[in-house]
Amino acid sequence: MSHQAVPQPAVARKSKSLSGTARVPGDKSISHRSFMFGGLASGETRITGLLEGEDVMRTGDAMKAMGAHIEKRGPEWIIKGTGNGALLQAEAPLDFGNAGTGSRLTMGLVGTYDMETTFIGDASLSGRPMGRVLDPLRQMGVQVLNASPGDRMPLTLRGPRQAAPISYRVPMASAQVKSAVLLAGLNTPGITTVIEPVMTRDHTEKMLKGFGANIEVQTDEQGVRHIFIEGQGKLTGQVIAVPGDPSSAGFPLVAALIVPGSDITIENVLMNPTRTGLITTLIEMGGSIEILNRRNAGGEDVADLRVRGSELKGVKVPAERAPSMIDEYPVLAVAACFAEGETLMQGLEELRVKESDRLAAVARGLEANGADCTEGETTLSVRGTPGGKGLGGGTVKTHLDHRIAMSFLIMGLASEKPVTIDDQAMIATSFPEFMGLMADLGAEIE
Ligand SMILES: O=C(O)C1=C[C@@H](OP(=O)(O)O)[C@@H](O)[C@H](O)C1
Ligand SMILES: C=C(OP(=O)(O)O)C(=O)O
Repeated sequence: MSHQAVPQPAVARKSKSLSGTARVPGDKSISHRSFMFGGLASGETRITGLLEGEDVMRTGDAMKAMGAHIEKRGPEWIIKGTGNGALLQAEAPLDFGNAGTGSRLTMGLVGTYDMETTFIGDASLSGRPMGRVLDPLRQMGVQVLNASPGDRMPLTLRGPRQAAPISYRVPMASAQVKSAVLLAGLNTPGITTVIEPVMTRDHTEKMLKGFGANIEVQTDEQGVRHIFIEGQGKLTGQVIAVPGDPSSAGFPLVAALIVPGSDITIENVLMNPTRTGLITTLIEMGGSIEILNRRNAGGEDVADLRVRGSELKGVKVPAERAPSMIDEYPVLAVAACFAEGETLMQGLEELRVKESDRLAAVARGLEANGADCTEGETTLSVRGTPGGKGLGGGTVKTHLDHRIAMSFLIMGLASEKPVTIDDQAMIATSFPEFMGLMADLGAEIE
């Protein structure tokens, strides 16, 4: 399986002020869904701004293996989909590499087909829980064959002749679980309902509507979302411009805040409110982040962010904010190392089941680099050192986790001593341009 090569360490050093304008690659969540829904819809889908990271390319390969035509012409990806209900059985196992989103959403997409599909991935993905997606699929009539202990990959799905629609209350805040059930509903007669007590990123709902699915969202008095999707309808190819990924933007953004005197602009960042928790938190910490040129692009809010070096102060980050900044806690923890006082992050239980146990990986990385932190079961508190005196000097274990790798390289840019990561390879899963983009802004990483 993938990613068994020799580790490639990287070192980040204290850098002079960062400056310039940057564009981060396309949003990973929207890119995965563009390939999936384009590959499924009838007719042509044209995509610009797609993230060409390894995770998304695996999703593209999976869709091709199930009958979609996907090719790149100039800056555009052009897809001819199979039509809803018409995916073909893949001849070989689908290898999703490091990607939770690609694998879990595809399990939903194909689980209800009367065919067998095998899912494999790297060591990180093979350790992540898949029961959260398999449980609702089983209720719809899907058999899970040969799963590894604890409902882990490798595993094979065998769909029923005809799936049964269900009403499913998502037990944890997870857009992947919500999406998997909705996608399973696309190939199921009748109405499949997903009840979402805590709102998570809504790209699946928005994009499926754009592709012509009969999908409706009602929010009740308690704020609980009820999402209804009618199966076996027609989906039609779309033109999609993928906005910049706010999760990737988090890295240069935090770098500019903690490296004194910096002044950078990050253009065309997705500002969907289910994704902007990091920006909210950093502004509360006193970060100078100007949100400029807010506009609507293809149904999503985007903006340019001007970010300047700032004196940060610690804050309490409420648990309710976790879904809107779930992938950004590692880099927020790094920002907190340079803030005056304590930053307390709460409601972090989902961090334990990402590419690594991110709560533990962050805490160990901070400790290795002289930062003062406390890891709780679902919390992390960090007591900062403005100026970064005494920070750095350690090597961070990245555990096949791209966000751990990038976050600690950012830490090195403002620490007294260099910060080393044991392997940079995983950065290519979500942000292949990271090293070049950071170097162009003046960051010293090698
Ligand atoms: O639906 C998506 O595109 C994603 C959902 C989140 O995962 P969970 O659903 O596990 O919270 C997030 O961490 C992941 O990077 C992308
Ligand atoms: C959690 C992440 O991705 P995934 O679940 O798709 O592997 C991430 O990108 O931080």
